[in-house]
Amino acid sequence: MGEYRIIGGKAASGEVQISGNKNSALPCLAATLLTDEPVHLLNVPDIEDVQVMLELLQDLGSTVVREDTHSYTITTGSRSGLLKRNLVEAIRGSILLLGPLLATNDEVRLTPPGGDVIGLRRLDTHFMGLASLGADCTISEDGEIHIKTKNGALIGSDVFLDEASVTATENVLMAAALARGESIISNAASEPHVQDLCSMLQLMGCPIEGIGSNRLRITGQKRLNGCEFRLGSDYMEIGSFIGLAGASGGQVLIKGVQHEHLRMIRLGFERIGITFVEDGPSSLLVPRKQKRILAKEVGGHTAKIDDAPWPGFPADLLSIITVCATQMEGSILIHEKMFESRMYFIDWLIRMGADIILCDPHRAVVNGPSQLFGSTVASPDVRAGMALVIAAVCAQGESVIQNIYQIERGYEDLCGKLQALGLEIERSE
Ligand SMILES: CC(=O)N[C@H]1[C@@H](OP(=O)(O)OP(=O)(O)OC[C@H]2O[C@@H](n3ccc(=O)[nH]c3=O)[C@H](O)[C@@H]2O)O[C@H](CO)[C@@H](O)[C@@H]1O
Ligand SMILES: C=C(OP(=O)(O)O)C(=O)O
Repeated sequence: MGEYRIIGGKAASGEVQISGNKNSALPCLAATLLTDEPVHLLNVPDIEDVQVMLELLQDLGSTVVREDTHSYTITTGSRSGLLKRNLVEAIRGSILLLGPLLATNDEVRLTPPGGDVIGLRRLDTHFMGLASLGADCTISEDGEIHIKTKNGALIGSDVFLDEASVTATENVLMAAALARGESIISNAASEPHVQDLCSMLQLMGCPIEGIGSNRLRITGQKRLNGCEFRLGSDYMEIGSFIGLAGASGGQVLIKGVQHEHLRMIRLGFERIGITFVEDGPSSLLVPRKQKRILAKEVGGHTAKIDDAPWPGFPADLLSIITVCATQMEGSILIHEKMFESRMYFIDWLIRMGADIILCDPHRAVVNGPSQLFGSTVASPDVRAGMALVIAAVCAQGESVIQNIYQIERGYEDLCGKLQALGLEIERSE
C-alpha cells in the first residue's frame, strides 16, 4: 500500500503550486454524464480519486481523452455498463453518479460508496432530495442502492435538505438540471466545490441563481450542451501547506490560491498562532516569523476551533489544525462537530509524543508545545494522513507513514512537493 520515509527536524521552505480541487473534480466529472457533447475539464488534480472516477466513467461507456496531466476531454457514451464494486467502494465521489444517471437513465443501481472512514457518512439526505424530484429510492439488504423515477421523468420541485450535505446538494443539482421545470434547493451546501459545479452547469446551459448561498434556484432543461470548465484550486491543500510551513517554522510561498476561499481558514490558523499574507492575486506567503501561541478567548479562557458547513471552518482541515496546535504554546479545544470518528487518528500523534487529551469522539484538548519523535504510523484517511506527514516533518528522527494511498487519494505528487520544499522524504511502493 506504499509508504513515506521522512527524516524530521527541517523547516519547509520554498514555493509550492497548488493543484485543482479534488472535491470539485469529482462532481464535475460526474456532470459530464448530463450531456452527449464533449466536456473539457481543466486544472484537474492528478490524484487517485480522479483516476478512479475516470475509470468509472469509462465503464459507463464514456470516452476519456487525457489532453495533459491536468486536462481531459470527456464524451458520454451509453451511460450503461457494470461498475466495478471495488472502484465504487474506493471513493466517496462515486455517489455522485446517482444524480446524473437518474436524470438520464430514469433508473440507477449503485453499490454504496467508500471514502474517508471518519464517520457514518449517511446518505439519507441524497435520497430525500432526489425523492423530492419524483424518485423512488430503496436500499437492498446488501446495501445496493436502487433509485428510479416514478413516471419516467424528474419533476422540478421545492427541495428542502435536512442538512447542508455537500454531495447530496451536488446530486440534487445535477438531477434538477434535467428535471421538468424549476427547482429550489433550500439548506443547500455552498462550499467552493458546490459553486464550481453550479458554474459548470451554467456553462452547460442550465440557469442557476443563488450560487454561493444556501438557497439555489435551478431551471431544468430538456438537454445540456458540452463546455470547457476550469476547476478551482484545492483550499484543503492550501490549508495543509499553510499548516506545514507554520508548524515546521519555515517560509513558503503558496501559488495558485483563490483568496476569496481563505477568510475562515485565515481566522482558524490565526487562532493557533499561524498567519499568512497575500502575495499577489493568486499567491500567499507563510512567513518564517510566527507568533506560535494558541489564542485565548476574551477574558483569558481557553479557545476552541470547531468545524461547520461553509462558510464555517472546513471539517477537512481540523486534522491539520490539530497537529499544528501541538507545536504551539498553550492549550486549545478542537471540536469536530460534523463527523463522528475523524479524531481517532490522534492516537498516532500521542504515540509520537503529542500532549493531547481525546475527551470524546468529537473533542480533543491540545497542550503545546510538544516535542514529537519519529515513529511508524499508518494513514487512516486523507487528511489524518497529511497531518501525520506534518507531524513527521516536525518530529525528531525518522518516521515511516504507511497506507499512503489514503493520502494520495487527495494530494497530487505530495512527495515531490515536499522535496521541493527542502524536506527529507522518500516514497516507496
Ligand atoms: C467528495 C466530497 O465532496 N467529500 C466532502 C463532502 O463529503 P459528504 O458530502 O459526504 O459530506 P456531507 O456534507 O454530506 O456531511 C459531512 C458530515 O457533516 C455532517 N453534517 C453535514 C451538514 C450539516 O449541516 N451538519 C452536519 O452535521 C454530516 O452528517 C456528515 O457527518 O463534504 C464533507 C464536508 O464538507 C467533506 O468532509 C468531504 O471531503
Ligand atoms: C473526506 C474527504 O474525502 P472523501 O469525502 O472523498 O472521503 C476529504 O477530502 O477530506
